[in-house]
Amino acid sequence: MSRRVSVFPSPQELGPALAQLVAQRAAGSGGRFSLGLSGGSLVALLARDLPSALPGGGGGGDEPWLVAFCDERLVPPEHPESTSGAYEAQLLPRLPGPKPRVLSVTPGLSPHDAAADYAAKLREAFRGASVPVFDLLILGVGPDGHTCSLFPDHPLLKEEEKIVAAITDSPKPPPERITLTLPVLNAARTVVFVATGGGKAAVLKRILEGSEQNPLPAARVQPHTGQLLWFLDEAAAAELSIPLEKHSVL
Ligand SMILES: O=C1O[C@H](COP(=O)(O)O)[C@@H](O)[C@H](O)[C@H]1O
Repeated sequence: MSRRVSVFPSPQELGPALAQLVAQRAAGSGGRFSLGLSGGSLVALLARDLPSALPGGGGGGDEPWLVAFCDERLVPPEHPESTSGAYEAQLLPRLPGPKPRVLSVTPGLSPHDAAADYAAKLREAFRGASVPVFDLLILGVGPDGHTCSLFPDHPLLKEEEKIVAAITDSPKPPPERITLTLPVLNAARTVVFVATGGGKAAVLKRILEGSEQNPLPAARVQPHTGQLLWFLDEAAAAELSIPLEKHSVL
């Protein structure tokens, strides 16, 4: 696994660079591009910069993208906390080219049924693979070190069989969610973490420079053969002393 940590002055420069990464990976996928999206602050960043970074005819080739969600909060799609709802409202209809195939979590199911149902959708979309291999997963990280809906010290960090798991006691509201598991995150071709703001500086030092016995969830994402990228702004990177790739403009 190779890891690169890129630092941009602010989200204004980071956003276009992230959009360019998505466009490059889509163009290089050589077929159907599979993209996993996280929620939270990422939605607005991608909504602002991705549509204009893609060629008018589409992201790359004629095949529609496959878009899935790295985690989902179990609220109705119209609820402000819904990740798929936010992407449907802010980004997905604005992507140029063929309409993507979007795998959304079926509303109204119990957490365990929603996770099983979403796993079945992924298995059907990635037929033939024991674990879905995404071309690109875009992950966020919380100030506690969580990523997707995998939280510190939670038993889900040990999940090895399921590709999607339910959580009913998320310490960050809403409590009921589903999440991709570490085997899926670590099977991806490229994983990019995006973190901005000084509120994440301390946890990023632990994730990127620590060697803790019980690593934080985000530190456990180490793609087996894929590439691991970190896109940070200067505020988030303020406490780091590892080698960084500094970018001033694109
Ligand atoms: O709850 C969640 O939090 C993380 C981090 O969100 P951010 O707003 O701090 O960027 C997010 O990546 C995840 O998808 C979401 O469900």
